[in-house]
Amino acid sequence: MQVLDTAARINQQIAENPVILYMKGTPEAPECGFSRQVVETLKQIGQPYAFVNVLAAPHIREKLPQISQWPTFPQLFVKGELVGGCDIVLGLHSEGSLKELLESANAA
Ligand SMILES: N[C@@H](CCC(=O)N[C@@H](CS)C(=O)NCC(=O)O)C(=O)O
Repeated sequence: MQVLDTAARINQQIAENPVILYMKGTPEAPECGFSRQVVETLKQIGQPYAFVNVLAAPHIREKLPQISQWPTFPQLFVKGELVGGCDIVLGLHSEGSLKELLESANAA
């Protein structure tokens, strides 16, 4: 029952981490330009976050889009909710609301 196990694992990761990024590669070595841009944005903000490298977790890469209803990576979750991918994260940063969102998630 790999599918159920994977879904449960994802739900646990999202529930346990106030800020979690599903990405390709790692924050130190992103393996996709979209993931790289989100990592660089999060680095500018300086708030802690968890991450999952979906290239190293193929079951999560396959299952998460069905759970989140979001087809691509990166995917940023804050307080259990999908914020979005690269375009949305960069948009929130340029309008100035991402910092406060992450600060309040980590403070809660
Ligand atoms: N416009 C998207 C770009 C992300 C994107 O197109 N990601 C692709 C290439 S990295 C992807 O995840 N494809 C599905 C997959 O590789 O599993 C965003 O804002 O995040």
